[in-house]
Amino acid sequence: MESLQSPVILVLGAGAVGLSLAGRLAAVATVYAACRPVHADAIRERGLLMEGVWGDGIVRGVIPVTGPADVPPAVDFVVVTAKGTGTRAICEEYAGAIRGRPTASLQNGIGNEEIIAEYADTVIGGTVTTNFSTLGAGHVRVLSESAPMRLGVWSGGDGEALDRLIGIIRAAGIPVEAEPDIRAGKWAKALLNIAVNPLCALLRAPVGVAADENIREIVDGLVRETFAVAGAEGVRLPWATADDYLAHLFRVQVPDFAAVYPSMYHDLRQGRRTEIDLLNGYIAALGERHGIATPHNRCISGLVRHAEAHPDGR
Ligand SMILES: NC(=O)C1=CN([C@@H]2O[C@H](COP(=O)(O)OP(=O)(O)OC[C@H]3O[C@@H](n4cnc5c(N)ncnc54)[C@H](OP(=O)(O)O)[C@@H]3O)[C@@H](O)[C@H]2O)C=CC1
Ligand SMILES: CC(C)(CO)C(=O)C(=O)O
Repeated sequence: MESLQSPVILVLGAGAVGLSLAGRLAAVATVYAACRPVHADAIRERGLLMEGVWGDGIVRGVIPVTGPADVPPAVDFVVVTAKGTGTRAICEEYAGAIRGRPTASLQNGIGNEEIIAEYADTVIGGTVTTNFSTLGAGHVRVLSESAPMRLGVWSGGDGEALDRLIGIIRAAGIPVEAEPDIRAGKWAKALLNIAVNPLCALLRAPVGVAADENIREIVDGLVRETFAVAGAEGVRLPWATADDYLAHLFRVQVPDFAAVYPSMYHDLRQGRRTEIDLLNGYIAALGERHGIATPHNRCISGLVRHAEAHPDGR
C-alpha cells in the first residue's frame, strides 16, 4: 500500500499538535491535514505559519482537507491529533480513510487507542512531550521539548509499520524513539498531564505554578493516587515509586515547561470541553472500581467540570 515515492500521511484533527507535526513532516512526506475550515483557508492562502523550536517560517507543503471526500485513496499512515473528546467523532467521519491503514495517536490521556482500534487493524500508540499552541488561523508555535516522541505498537501489525513511521518522523528531524510498552508509556505521559494540566487550567497559570509551595501538596496527592491506581491496573510505570516520579517531575518536567501553558488551559479559556475524563476523571473512576481513594483527582475533576459548565466564571 505504501507509495513508491514519498510516504503519504493523513493527520486527523490538526490543531496545535497536528498542524505542527504536518509542518515538519511536509519536508519528507506528502501530508494531508484534516482541520477546521478556518485553518484550511489560511493555509491555502499563505501556507502554514510556524514558529518556535521546530522552526520559524511559512511551510507551503501541507495540504488541508476539510472532509473525507478530499482525502486521496493512497494514504500510508494516519496520525490522530484531535482532542480525546473528539476521537470517536473524527474516526467515524474518516472511517473510510482509516480502514486498512496503520493509525497512530499522539493524544494525551487514556482510552484513545481503544477507540481507534475499532476502526484500524494496526494501531500505534504515541506520546509527545513538547508544548504546542495555536496562535491564529494556520499559525502554530512549538516550545519546550522535554523528551523524545515515543511510539509503540498498541494492537495489530508486526512492528514493520511502526519502524517505517519512526523512520519518517526521524527523517523530519523530530526526536523519536520506539516504546516497547506503549500502554505504560501512555500512563507515564498521563502522569505529567494529571499533575499539571487541570491546575494550570483552573489557576490560569503556566506549568511553573506546580512548584509553588501552596500547590505542591496537591500535585503530590494527584500523583500518589495515580500511582496506586496504575499499580492496581498492573501498569509498569518507568518509575518504581511515586517519589521517584515526583523527583523527575519537579527536577526536569516542571522546569522544562515552567513558562508555558498546557493544552487544558487553552480548552478552558476557549470554552471547549477538556480531556479531564481521560486524565484525572479516569483515575477517579478506576480508583472507585479498585476501592482506592482518589480524593485529589475527584476534587480536581469536579472543579474542571464546573469550570467547563460555567465558562463566564459564575
Ligand atoms: N498542545 C500541547 O502542547 C500538547 C497536546 N497534546 C495532546 O494532543 C492532542 C491534541 O491537542 P492540541 O493540538 O493542543 O488540540 P487542538 O484543539 O489545538 O487541536 C485539535 C484540532 O482538531 C480539530 N478537530 C476536532 N475534530 C475535528 C474534525 N472532525 N474535523 C476537523 N478538525 C477537527 C479541532 O477543532 P475544534 O477545536 O473546532 O474541535 C482542533 O482544531 C490532545 O490529546 C492533547 O492533550 C499532547 C502533547 C502536547
Ligand atoms: C507536555 C504538555 C504539558 C505540554 O504542553 C502537554 O502534554 C499538554 O499541554 O497537554
